[in-house]
Formats: sequence, C-alpha cells, structure tokens
Amino acid sequence: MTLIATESLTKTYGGRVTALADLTVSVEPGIVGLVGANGAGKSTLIKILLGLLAPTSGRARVLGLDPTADAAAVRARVGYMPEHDCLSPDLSAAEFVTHLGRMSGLPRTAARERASEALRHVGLYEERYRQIGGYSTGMKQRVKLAQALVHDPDLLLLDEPTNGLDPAGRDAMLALIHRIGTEFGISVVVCSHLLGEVERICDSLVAIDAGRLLRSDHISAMTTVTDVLVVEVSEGTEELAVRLDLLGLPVRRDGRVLLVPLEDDATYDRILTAVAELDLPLHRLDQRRHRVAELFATREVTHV
Ligand SMILES: Nc1ncnc2c1ncn2[C@@H]1O[C@H](COP(=O)(O)OP(=O)(O)OP(=O)(O)O)[C@@H](O)[C@H]1O
Repeated sequence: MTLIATESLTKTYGGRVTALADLTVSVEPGIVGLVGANGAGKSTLIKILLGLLAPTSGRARVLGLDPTADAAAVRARVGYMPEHDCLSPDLSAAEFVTHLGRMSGLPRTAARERASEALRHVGLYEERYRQIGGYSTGMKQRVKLAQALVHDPDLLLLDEPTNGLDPAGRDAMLALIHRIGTEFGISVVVCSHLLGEVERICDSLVAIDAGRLLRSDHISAMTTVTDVLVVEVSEGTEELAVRLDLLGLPVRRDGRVLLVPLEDDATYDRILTAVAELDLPLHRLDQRRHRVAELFATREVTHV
C-alpha cells in the first residue's frame, strides 16, 4: 500500500507565497526522511497531509484517505509531532499525554494506560508524574513524541524532532525514532533540514526545494559504494593508523574511523593482518558509501 501520494499538489499563501508547487510524489511504508532547507515547504506539506490546511490545487492521499475530505479519519490513524512547543508546563507528562489521548477519542482508562505505555516507549516512564515545565529540552521533545503515539497510529509525522537538541540528544532521539519505525511497525515521516541526520535512520528520502520535488528514492538507490575502505576499531585507532602508514597504506583519519584507499583485495588482508598483530578489537571494515548529502552538494539542503 502507498503510504502517502500527492498529485500536482500546490499551496500558495495569500496568493503570493508559493509553499508547494506542483508536487507529485509517492511514498512507500517505512521510515521516510522529508528533507529541505528552511522554508522549502515541509511543514506545509505535513499540515496538508493532516487535513489542517487545504491545498490550493492538486490532491493528497494518506493511507489511502483524502485528508481534505476525511481529516478525522486521517487523524485517527496518524500521529503528529509539531515543530514548535505545544506543551503545558504546569501539567505532568502523564496528564498531558492522557489528555491528548482523550481528545483523540480514547475512553478515560484506556487513555491513561496508553499514555503510560507511550511514555515508557520514549523513556519517560519514571518521570511521568513530574511537571513538564521542569523537563530538559530532550525530555520535552520526547513528551511531544509520546503524545503522537498515544492513540496507536499507523503513521507518525514528525516535524523537526531533533530541534534544539545537543548532539547526544539528537543521536538519542534518532535512535528512538528508528526503534519506533522498526520495532513497532509504524511508518514514520521525519521532516528535517539536516540531511545527514535523517539519512542515518531512513529507508527512503523525499527531498524538496522551494516547494518542488528534488528527488524521491530509496536511500540505497541514492548512495553508491566508493573505493575507500572504512576501518573502525573500538580502541587503538592511533596505533593502527601508525602501523598502516608503516605498511605503506595511505591512511586518513576521519573522526573515529580510518579511511584507506582500496587498491585490490590484498588491501583487506593487509589491514586485517595489522589489526590482528596489534590485537585490536575490529568493529568495522567495509567499503565506504557516498553520503546522500554529496548528491545534493550544490543544493541548499546540504546544511550538514
Ligand atoms: N501561514 C503562512 N502565511 C504565509 N506564508 C507562509 C505561511 N506558512 C508558511 N509560509 C511560507 O511558505 C514557505 C514554506 O514554509 P514551510 O513552513 O512549509 O517550510 P519548511 O520547509 O517547513 O520550513 P521550516 O523548517 O523553516 O518550517 C515559506 O516561504 C514560508 O515563509
């Protein structure tokens, strides 16, 4: 089944600003990255998909439903995490998420139970009775994610879920989204202006620029292997770099990994021998793939 499909979708604000221009795209279930620079039209698309905004022209379908004609049916099956703060600081996370569960039509007891469950999934179970006002930004983002999950949706629409988080917080949020998408069998659309971030967790990517479709494809189709080997050891990276250099391999360091040009199959053997001789724990040895961001090197979406 097609998760989301749009046909010549166009949205203009006040007849002057064109947020979406003739956008035709079809997305299969899975974890989908919706990427584009600030102002590219991501939030507008999400709001149309939720039935919160009507398109100026064209059509959209979500889980086979028309969000303009059947917004209630769409919202019953779709969870939405807005970009901006929508939390009530005086409420506890449990109260807030239960309240949103009630608003989505769950009976009182079911809403309470589902809220606890959703807060457990996002790692806030222990803290669920504390007031949201005292939470860190990362915890607040997770409450927003929990409220999107409370009515057990088939699809999550997440608008810039890592906004305001530090690098560790971003990693944790991305890992959580990946877990929800893979373990719970829920499809997820992750909006972001950070291409490098979403490419790590997504199965497919839709890139838009000034309201137009740049590209839509599986991540694997967007990346190709390079003739560079990535070597990662859990410890002793520097030691290994020195050894490979002594062996005449032109090694380059890139963060935690070493990059070695792949000349022939013997390159693998020489690296493996060096790792074994130094008795280092090998974590990874494979051919590097192009990062998706490199495909858009001249575009604005490369903000990473
Ligand atoms: N209510 C509105 N009235 C007028 N213009 C708007 C409105 N909402 C959005 N726009 C404009 O439409 C364009 C697309 O905005 P949108 O918020 O959809 O983009 P975005 O990709 O989500 O960007 P961001 O990440 O900054 O929210 C932008 O030029 C924006 O200024």
